[in-house]
Amino acid sequence: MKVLKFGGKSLANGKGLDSVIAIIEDKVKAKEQIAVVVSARGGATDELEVILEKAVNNQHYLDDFESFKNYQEAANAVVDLTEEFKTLLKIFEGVKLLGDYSKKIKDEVLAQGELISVKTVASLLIEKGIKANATDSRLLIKTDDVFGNAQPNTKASKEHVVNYFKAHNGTTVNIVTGFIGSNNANQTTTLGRNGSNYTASLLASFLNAEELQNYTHVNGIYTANPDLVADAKKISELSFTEANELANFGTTILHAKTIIPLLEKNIPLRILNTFNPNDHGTLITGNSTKKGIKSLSVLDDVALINIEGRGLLGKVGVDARLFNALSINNISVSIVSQGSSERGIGLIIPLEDATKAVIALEKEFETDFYSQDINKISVIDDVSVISIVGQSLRSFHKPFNALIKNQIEPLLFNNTITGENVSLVIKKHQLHKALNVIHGEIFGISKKVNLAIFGHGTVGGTLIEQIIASAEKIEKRKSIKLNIFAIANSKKVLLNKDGISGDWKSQLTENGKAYELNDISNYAETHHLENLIAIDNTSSLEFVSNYLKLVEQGFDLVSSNKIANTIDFNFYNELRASLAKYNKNYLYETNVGAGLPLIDTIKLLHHSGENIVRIRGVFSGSLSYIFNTFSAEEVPFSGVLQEALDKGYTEPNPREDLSGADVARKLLILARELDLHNELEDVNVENLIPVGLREVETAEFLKSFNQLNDSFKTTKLSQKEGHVLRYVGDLYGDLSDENGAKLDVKLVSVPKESPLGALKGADSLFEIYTESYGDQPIIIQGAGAGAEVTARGVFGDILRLTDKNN
Ligand SMILES: NC(=O)C1=CN([C@@H]2O[C@H](COP(=O)(O)OP(=O)(O)OC[C@H]3O[C@@H](n4cnc5c(N)ncnc54)[C@H](OP(=O)(O)O)[C@@H]3O)[C@@H](O)[C@H]2O)C=CC1
Ligand SMILES: N[C@@H](CC=O)C(=O)O
Repeated sequence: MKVLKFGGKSLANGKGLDSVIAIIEDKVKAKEQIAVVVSARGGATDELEVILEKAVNNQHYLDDFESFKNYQEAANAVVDLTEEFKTLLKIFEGVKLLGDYSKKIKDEVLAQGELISVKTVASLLIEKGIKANATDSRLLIKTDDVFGNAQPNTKASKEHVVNYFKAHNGTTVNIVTGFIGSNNANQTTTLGRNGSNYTASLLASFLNAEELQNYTHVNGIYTANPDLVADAKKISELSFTEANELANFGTTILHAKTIIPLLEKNIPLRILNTFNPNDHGTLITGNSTKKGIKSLSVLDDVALINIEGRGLLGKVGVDARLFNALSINNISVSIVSQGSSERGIGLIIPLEDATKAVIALEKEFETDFYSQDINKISVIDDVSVISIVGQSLRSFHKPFNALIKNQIEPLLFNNTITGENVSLVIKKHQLHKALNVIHGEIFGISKKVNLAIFGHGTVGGTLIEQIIASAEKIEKRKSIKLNIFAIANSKKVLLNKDGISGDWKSQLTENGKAYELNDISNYAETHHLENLIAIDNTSSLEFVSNYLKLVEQGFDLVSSNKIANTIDFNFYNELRASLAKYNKNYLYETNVGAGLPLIDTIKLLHHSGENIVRIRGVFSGSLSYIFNTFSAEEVPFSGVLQEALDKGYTEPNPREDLSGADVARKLLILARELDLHNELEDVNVENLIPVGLREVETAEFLKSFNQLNDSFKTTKLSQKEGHVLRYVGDLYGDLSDENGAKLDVKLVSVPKESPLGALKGADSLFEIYTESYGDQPIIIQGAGAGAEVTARGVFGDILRLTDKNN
């Protein structure tokens, strides 16, 4: 025999109830032997509680009662529920008159919900030609006298159940009320919340069922609540021990007491979905799974009680008094944490008991307040507990670090030695985000990194395409899901928490909205987006003023924009201090040499103590292209400049390249990497733009390239034979003195065969001279400009950050 149990949501009018009837019908047709346990239908139990409260408070309850009655009657026109409704009305009237009710009365009221349910289901089955028998479990489950939370007398109950099923089970399906029983005086009792599951498990045990199938409204047990964690995965098999851990920590479809009768008889429990009956659900058996499971469960509706005192250290019996005071008041403690200094004890208790607990503890420790051994008993009531079941401390650093990186600071944490269960107490408003952060870390499969991309021009646009094209591969290879949730230019932002992909340009045109920076962080906050990275692909000074705010709001930064590293040194330091304060990173490898690994190399050499004495080279990809082409071919300078612009090598405004400003910035960035305190004004720059074109509007400059032709032709022709023009940056001088660096940017004529002279295309070349390497510099050479290589470099920084976040 199999025992089937259906919960209230499954039994709701319409699709739910229809599915339940169809499931039972299928089993009967397949000649399966079954017994069915049902809860009260829909929200019946809660509704009856509300009506009871209204009655006791002398409030009008008849409308509520009428709507309860209409709902319960709507499922089946044939069934006669007069007796149950009559009982209810009689009790409510009495309660209203008395202005009071006992737990015994409440049990009688709630029991009617279950009785209505069995009658309805049995009648619907009979209508379908199935022999069904509405069974009142008060005749079967005998309990003690604790109304509201009665304990079954298993011996007597077993006897009743076995005898009853012998008498009534042939070809009839017994539809049994869950949740209710009766005491020796045959008065109605209830088995506490989750009691229907308990009834089903007792029945399965007494009848030696081959399986208990618990039908819910979800496909089984998940690695986390799928309503909160979109990437949660269904667990197909669990052991009873693992299920027990989950049940203790708020997985509401399981309850520890449900599992014990099954465990004793080794009866498998299968969690199934009424609305998707073909899914195999989660099977819970006595066999322990090889890998061990991991799951996140949440305790909500809890409060953190914190007791602090200087005089607690070494004092004997404080904890005993504390627990005694709580126990007298029937307050259960789920988590306890006490540091070795014994100066504070943190306890997690049910939220509803918080005030009672504080009063009880203040009373217990009254004299300790006077002696100042205790100075504070406080309660934080907006907390949640996340338990990572199956998490050993060996690898706990990963989820913990990820929480801190996401600015979620647990208030308390503790673990169990045997259960591999780590629990964290966090602020309630951070619960959703915290679950996603931890889930991504411990399951690896889908650690989500949320990207906000500012600037979608030559570099930014290419980056977006690159990310969209490789996201799937990266997820497979690195278990990292890159989710672009914002794309912005200076005027509009396109937001999508589930990830922008495909035709982002037209989406931006159609759905982009005017924005302020806070709109983006608010959006991330509202949608609990974790692992935030802001990517600056603008060339804007104005945008750089957002960096500090972004860091404060929890974003790591990646930037191709050089401005932040080249405005005044105070800002440079302030930004780094803020990054350290908020535990954030800022990567900008593309600031010098586009996609070339230059900044990383220089940092590594410098931090390892290698003395860098000079850095020299062609720092600008666009000027490299311009002078390589101009020196090698008989072409006008204006034509080559236009080509560099069209190929995306130049700055958005090419005057930045020709004026030497861009190379000057790169030199300054490298100088600052070497801890030199230089400013942009310290760079001696040879400006290649004729004076007359330096101040004109950009649009006019872009039309005036011809005016550059004559002077560059003269310079080219005035060189020595076999020489070519190169625009070089040079960082030299006494680099051990933080103010001693010399920074030059100038046009030079070099032999064609020299390393600088031999450069091709838009290649940059950096010669790094160090003490150990002597006269032979380390050379880094390669494409130093262009949308593809730069975007790829920015992409590299994003991936580096995702590694750093591990
Ligand atoms: N090209 C290359 O080889 C390399 C470039 N870089 C750097 O890459 C950066 C981008 O260059 P590139 O792609 O050519 O520039 P583009 O001019 O093509 O694109 C700039 C983008 O930034 C947006 N933008 C400007 N101001 C803001 C703002 N305040 N807030 C949000 N968005 C803004 C622009 O939008 P809107 O239309 O609204 O102004 C545009 O979408 C530059 O800093 C450059 O120095 C670095 C290394 C190499
Ligand atoms: N315009 C720049 C682009 C990269 O920084 C250059 O040419 O190097």
